[in-house]
Order: sequence, then structure tokens, then C-alpha cells
Amino acid sequence: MSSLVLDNLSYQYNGTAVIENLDLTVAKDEIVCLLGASGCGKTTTLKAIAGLIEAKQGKVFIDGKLVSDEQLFLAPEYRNIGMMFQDYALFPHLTVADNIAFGLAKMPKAQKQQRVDEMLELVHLIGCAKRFPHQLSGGQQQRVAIARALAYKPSLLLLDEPFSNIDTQVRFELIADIRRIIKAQRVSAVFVTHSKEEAFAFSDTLAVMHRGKIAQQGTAEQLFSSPSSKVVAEFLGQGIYLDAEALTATEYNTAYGRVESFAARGSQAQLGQIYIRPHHLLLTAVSIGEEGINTVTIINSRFIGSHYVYKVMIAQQEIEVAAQLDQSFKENDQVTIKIKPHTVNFFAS
Ligand SMILES: Nc1ncnc2c1ncn2[C@@H]1O[C@H](COP(=O)(O)OP(=O)(O)OP(=O)(O)O)[C@@H](O)[C@H]1O
Repeated sequence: MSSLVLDNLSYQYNGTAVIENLDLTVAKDEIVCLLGASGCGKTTTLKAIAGLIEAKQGKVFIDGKLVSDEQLFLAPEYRNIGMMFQDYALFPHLTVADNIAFGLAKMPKAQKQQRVDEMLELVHLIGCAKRFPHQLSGGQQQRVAIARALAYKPSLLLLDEPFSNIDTQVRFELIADIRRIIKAQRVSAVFVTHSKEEAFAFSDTLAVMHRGKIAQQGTAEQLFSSPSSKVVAEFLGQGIYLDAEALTATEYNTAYGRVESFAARGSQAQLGQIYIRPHHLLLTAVSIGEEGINTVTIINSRFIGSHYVYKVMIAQQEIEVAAQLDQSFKENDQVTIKIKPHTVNFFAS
């Protein structure tokens, strides 16, 4: 059974559609990231799942139970969800232990103490039980927040940009740690962010949102290598479009030579564009007799320790290409560009 199903969900603010016919499924024990540009409707979707807003169009099921549709609306406290936000939202006047125990009011005292101890151990804060939130670092406060959200064993955890107030230096350690904690508790989660790096590090699958809809859901590798639309391709990484003509199912002709694909083209169309990412490109010195063929100019060059990064202009679009240390070029050098064989993303025109 899925932990969460959103079926044809829509929501408007003052008559403006913010979520439109959105479908999303979160499997048991899965962490799904809602990823998308600012204003695409991520937080609104999370609020509709939590019951913080009433979505009258479409259905929300949590653990197979209908919690919201045109007629029914269950308040957040009846949805068995845990929530975690970017501003920690801990109670400042309560100790760490009391913050964690907050949702366990109805539990017998001894059991409550045991659960708080378990959670403190899980988040590595055993020695901090009697401290107050202001005596903790940002990362420690988020550990308390996750302990509090998980203490009453919710079916589903909702996280809205929980790492954005954490220093970049410790952020990715905290992300790995909170992922470990969620996996250890076998809880499903929906995580909202606009950061691809956080999404890659934290989630099992990504759901890219665009204008109130899920554009595509899949693993990072699936979305990266087989984006279903230009929106997904562009969101997942810097690249450029080249006009292309399909020659065979696996070969294309472009202004920069022929490109071979590892996978057959999905569409019947012959004309369109292919999306090229930096790692598909190879820059080499111009060989004698090949001057002018597939050449580009180095706009600028940066040495970053393990390799060089060269900015070049291809089909009126700038792109930065990494090259090994033995490929040393300087500004204004002419170089030959080659598109390596790869799984080509072709979009029919
Ligand atoms: N209370 C509100 N009243 C009116 N419009 C709102 C309200 N809250 C959000 N919106 C609008 O709804 C749209 C979606 O907002 P939402 O907060 O869901 O986006 P988001 O994808 O989470 O963005 P961000 O990454 O910037 O947090 C935006 O255009 C926003 O301005």
C-alpha cells in the first residue's frame, strides 16, 4: 500500500490556480522530493497534504485512508503526519526532552520517558536533554525537530526546506544523518526544496514540479538521463540545445557533426533538438588539416585544481566544459569540439 496518494488535486488562491490536477504517489518507506522553481506550488502541495489548507478538488489518501476530497476534510491532527520546517519551530521555553515529548501527552509517563530516550539516542543528543533550544546549534535544533516529529511514529513525514538555514559546511552531513534517521524509523517522507543538490542527497525519487503539476517523477538518474520534457532537462542541469536531424534510430546530424545515441529515439519525428550537457562534450586541440571544422573559441579558462573549466559558445549558447589537466587552452584559442556518444535526449520540434 502507498503511504501517500494525491489524485487529481487542484487548489486556487483567490481564483488563481496554484496546483492543477496534480497526481503523486509515495511508496511505503520512500522519501520523495518535490523539486521545482520558486512559486511552482511545492509548499502549497505540502500544506494540502498536511491539512493546513483545504483542497476541495481532488483526493488525498494517507496510508490508504481518504483524508480529503470534495466532501471530506480531516484536520492535521487526524492525519498521522509529522512536520519539519526550515525555522525549526521548537518551543523556546521547553527543554529538548520536553520538546520531543510534546506530541506524546497521552502516553503513560514511563513509556513517554523511554520514547524520549530512544529518540535522543537516535539523533545523537543524549547529553542535551535538559538544554533549551537557544543553547543548541542550528543543526542540533533540526535534530530535535526531527526527533519531535518522529516521536509519535507518524505514517508520513513532511519536510519543508528543513536545511536552508543550516551552514553549507555542515548541511550535507546533516542531510545524510536525517536521511539515516528516517530510514531507521521506516517512515515515508515528502521533502520540499528548490535545491537539486539537496534533493539528490536526501531523497529516493524526485518529483519535478512545474506550474502546479508534476512534470516527471523518478530517480535522479532516470530524470537526468531520460527527461520527458525540456522543463525537466533544463531544471536538472546546465546544457544547450542543438538543432538535430535524426538519420537513423540512434544517429543524429548536427551543425557540430554526427552524434551517436546509446538508445533508440522514442519519437517518430525526424527534426528537433537534442539537449547536450557539459560532460557530453570533448574539447581537443585543432589538428592540422581540420582547421575550421567544428571549431569553437575559448571564451575563458579556469583552473580549479583537479581539472580545467572552459567556457565556450556553441550555437549562440554559452556552456562550461570540464577538461583534463593535459588539455590546456587559453582564452581565444580555437579548439575542436566533439559530441561523445551518449543516451541522447531528443525533443521533436
Ligand atoms: N496565502 C497565499 N495567498 C495568495 N497566494 C499565495 C499564497 N501562498 C502562496 N501563494 C502563491 O502561490 C504560488 C505557489 O506558492 P508556493 O509557496 O506553493 O510555491 P513554492 O514552490 O513553495 O515556492 P518557494 O520555493 O518560493 O517556497 C506562488 O505564486 C505564491 O505567490
